[in-house]
Amino acid sequence: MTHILKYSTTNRTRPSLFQPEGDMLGPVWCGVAILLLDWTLSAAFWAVLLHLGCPGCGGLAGLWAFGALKWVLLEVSVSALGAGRAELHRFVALLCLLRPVLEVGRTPLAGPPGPHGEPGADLSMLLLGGGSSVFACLVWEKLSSGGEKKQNQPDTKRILMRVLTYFKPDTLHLLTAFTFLIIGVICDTYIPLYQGKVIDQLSGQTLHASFGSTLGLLVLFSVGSAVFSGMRGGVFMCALSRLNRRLKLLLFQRLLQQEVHFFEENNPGRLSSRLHSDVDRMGLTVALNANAAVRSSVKTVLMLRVMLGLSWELSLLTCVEMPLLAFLQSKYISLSKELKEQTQECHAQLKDQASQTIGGIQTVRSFRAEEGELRRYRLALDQLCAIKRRSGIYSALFLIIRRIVTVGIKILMLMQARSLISSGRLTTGSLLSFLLYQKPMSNNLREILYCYRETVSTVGVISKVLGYLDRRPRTQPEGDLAPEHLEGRVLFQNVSFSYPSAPNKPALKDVSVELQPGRITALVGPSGGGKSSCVGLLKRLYEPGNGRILLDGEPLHHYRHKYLQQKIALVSQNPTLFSGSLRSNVEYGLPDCPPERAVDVAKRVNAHAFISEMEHQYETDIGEGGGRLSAGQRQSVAIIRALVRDPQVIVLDEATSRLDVDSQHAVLREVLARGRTVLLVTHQLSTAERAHRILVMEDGSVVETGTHKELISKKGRYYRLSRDRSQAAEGGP
Ligand SMILES: Nc1ncnc2c1ncn2[C@@H]1O[C@H](COP(=O)(O)OP(=O)(O)OP(=O)(O)O)[C@@H](O)[C@H]1O
Repeated sequence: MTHILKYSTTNRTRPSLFQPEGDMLGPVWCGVAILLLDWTLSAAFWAVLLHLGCPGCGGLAGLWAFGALKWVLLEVSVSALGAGRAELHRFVALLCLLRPVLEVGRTPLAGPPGPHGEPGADLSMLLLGGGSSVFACLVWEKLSSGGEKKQNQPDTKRILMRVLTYFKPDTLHLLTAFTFLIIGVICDTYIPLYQGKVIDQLSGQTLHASFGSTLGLLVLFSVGSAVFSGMRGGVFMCALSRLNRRLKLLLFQRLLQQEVHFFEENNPGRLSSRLHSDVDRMGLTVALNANAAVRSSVKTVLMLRVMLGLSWELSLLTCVEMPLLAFLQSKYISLSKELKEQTQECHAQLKDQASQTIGGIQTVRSFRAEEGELRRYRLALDQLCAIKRRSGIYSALFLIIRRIVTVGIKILMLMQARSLISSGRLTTGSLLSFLLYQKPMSNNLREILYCYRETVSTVGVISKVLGYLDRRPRTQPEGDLAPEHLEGRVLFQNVSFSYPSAPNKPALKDVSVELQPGRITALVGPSGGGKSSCVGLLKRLYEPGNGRILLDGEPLHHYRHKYLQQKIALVSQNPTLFSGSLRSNVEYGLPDCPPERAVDVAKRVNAHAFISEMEHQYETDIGEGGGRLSAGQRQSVAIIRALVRDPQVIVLDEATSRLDVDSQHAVLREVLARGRTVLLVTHQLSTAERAHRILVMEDGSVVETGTHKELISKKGRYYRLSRDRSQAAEGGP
């Protein structure tokens, strides 16, 4: 434990490369001192060679020997300065070994050095070696400190690997795409090289004999690059669209399985956005970034190989430019990342607001709230514009600085190229090839960095989508009871319940109620008394906290889910209807319903008359949400829809409130037929009067039970309710 604490403390207080530490010299000043010492040693080495009259430094062996000697001397100096820091040791190693390692890599590619190629006193190499070492060191230290931070972040690697598993069915597509990608990249890499060769041959710097074959190869690589890149794109897109289809289907299926509370907690607009934009983004980011990262990495390695062969000095300058640009890019990306998240949030807000306003247009209009809604929408749009403006400014600044760096390095390169051409170590064609490689090379590195950042920034979105995919509905698993005969006796046994969003506020307290077949039981009482909560539990939209609900003596969760849906029907005051024909709404979810059944039920509940008067009768399009029907007609359609399923228990939650009296009678007659159990939830005591038994609910408990007559004569809560209602109807106090 103690050593763990010690370790973490050491890690936390680990100073940066630029931070002075205690009484030691600051590491930056140590670095500068080491650099100066390195140059002094190199100058001394060349001076000795000059003094001894040696033509070179002894080839690779001499270079390695000098590097090793310098390493020892610099290490001794670092210790003498009292700066025994790991970063400085890495810097010293890089400074001493960079040149010999580069020479080892360069010699097999470019052949043994000519009279001018002997590694020796080269001022540009000295400056470049020092510069590259400093840059490499800074990049490395930056990356490694970034790596430490990432350990605390959500498991990015695991999440990305999980997304890749969804690609499994498309393995063949992906293998094909990656094969095309690699062939395309190889062809792409050799185009600039052969362009340079053609130019050299045209300008007479190399032999004309092979001009035909060089041109042929150039054409072959160009065509190959176009063909394979195109095919790679096509196959990737195909795999991506298959992945999107699979993921969306899976997510939609999971969402449909969730319990009602989940939809109360999660805004429908956000869920729809997860289903569409987030799944699209998830697939696109992972697939396209994997594609781009592989393409750029392969390209970088191949290009670096060719560029080193053309000129290692120019390659080194390119290597200085790239980390600098990468650093700028990474700064720009981290600045714009926050803005991007804010933009997404704004877009989601705008979408939500528009859909809520349009969806609730009747409420908006009835409260004359159009102006207010417009103002809210304008404010959200203004916020979005401000974010976009800031993002534009960052982008402009980044482009300007990047251009200045690129131009500066280009000038340095041209100066170096001039000296190489004049010394005969580089041809004009090779220079052209090199320049043609240089831009894509930095683009590649930028792309790799961008892909990495983009993928990491999408991890949040991906983990949310995966969270929904993994979410198990919080309901009891369904049972397997599905008896052919169901009596329909319902028993609430000491049921207590609180909504998940308000766990400390009981909606039902120890409710015990029996609903008998062939009888109507009415639930009445003031608003918030707990009537709808009883209905929700009976329909298994929620699970009781305590107690049980039995159907024919068996707990509800012992029955099959589909069986219960069919046997217990609920019709509410404002039923949900879908756009489409009246028949499709009535037969919703019943693919094998005989057409005459709807007509039959409609006749019995007094609805056939109004349906027959419609232009297309049962095939009439009732519009979005049944908008082309009156409120009473919508209730009739919902009652027919419930009855065609022939349920044994039927719950009418203010379901006949908009029907005329004759229709209400017809509905009650019909629902009671075949000995059905009927639960009537109503505020209209005139409707409750017809029930065989009335339960008065208040504050989550049943406070009175009896028939209308019994309750009136009791002069209790029901009596007061009934008196208040009649006084209100008469306009009394
Ligand atoms: N989705 C919900 N989340 C949290 N609490 C709820 C929810 N629905 C209802 N409640 C609370 O539960 C209690 C009982 O509400 P319930 O809807 O069952 O009453 P009700 O008798 O049906 O009322 P009404 O006659 O107005 O429909 C109330 O205090 C209510 O605020």
